[in-house]
Amino acid sequence: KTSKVQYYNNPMWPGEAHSLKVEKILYQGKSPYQEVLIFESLTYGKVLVLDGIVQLTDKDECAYQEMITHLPLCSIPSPKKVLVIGGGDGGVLREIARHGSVESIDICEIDQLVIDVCKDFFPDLSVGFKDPCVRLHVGDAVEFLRNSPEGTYDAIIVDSSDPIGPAQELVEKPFFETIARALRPGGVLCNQAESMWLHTHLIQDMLSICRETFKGSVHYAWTSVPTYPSGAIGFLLCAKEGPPVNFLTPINPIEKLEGAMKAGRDIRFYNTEMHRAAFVLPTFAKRELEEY
Ligand SMILES: NCCCN[C@H]1CC[C@H](N)CC1
Repeated sequence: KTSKVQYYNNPMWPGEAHSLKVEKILYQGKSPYQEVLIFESLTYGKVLVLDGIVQLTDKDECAYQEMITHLPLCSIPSPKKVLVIGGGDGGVLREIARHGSVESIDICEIDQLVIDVCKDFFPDLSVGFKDPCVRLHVGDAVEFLRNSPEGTYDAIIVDSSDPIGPAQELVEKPFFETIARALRPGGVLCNQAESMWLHTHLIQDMLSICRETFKGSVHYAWTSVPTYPSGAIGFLLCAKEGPPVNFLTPINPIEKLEGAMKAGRDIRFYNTEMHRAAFVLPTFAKRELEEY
């Protein structure tokens, strides 16, 4: 009898469960930070689970990795220096490589085990680590950012898990302040910002912090990821105030990806219309996230 994977009684999703049929367990282990599970599912391909929470599946990872990367990188004309916080599976790195203007990518991932297992089981994602621009730092992001010179990055992507484990401090004010300091004027932050169906209070807290910290603009965007709780996930796009010269706000994308396919797998989810649509919110979310 094949078992099921589900999150249940998790404080983030009380009374909610989502199950995937496990065809074959491919890896089970524990790092100093979290439990790591990889299994073959019936219809979503391989699945990565950390502490009982689905992080990505072969089938729908494109939605999350492409949107969290291209929403910021298609908002500024020519990003050169990019920082990824988290993202140890390599998927975001794979997407950044589509932007020919990028010259260097720092990635700060706290858990070496996630990097190692994704290299073994998710070659379509960990291909991102092969990019010669990538410099890997294994450690705590707050520490890394504290040591980053001011105004270093054109874009920072916080590809974090949920704030109930190693990623807890990645939703607190001091962290956002170190991000703002590390961005160059006019630089842009995109971070994982939970579901508007489930966590509007957490999102409101993050919006308040970001509106104080980033004087440029702060926008909430969202997309569909079937295997995430509620089937939707959000992103916070924050622009640091800076020179108005050819700086666009995150909601006015620069069309530069269609056609500009780098070596490697084609884009499966992102396009300019999806970019614009991501910032269109249902009425309840406008009330709770824009007009509160
Ligand atoms: N690169 C994939 C990272 C996954 N990001 C999170 C996974 C868990 C979800 N509840 C929230 C996004």
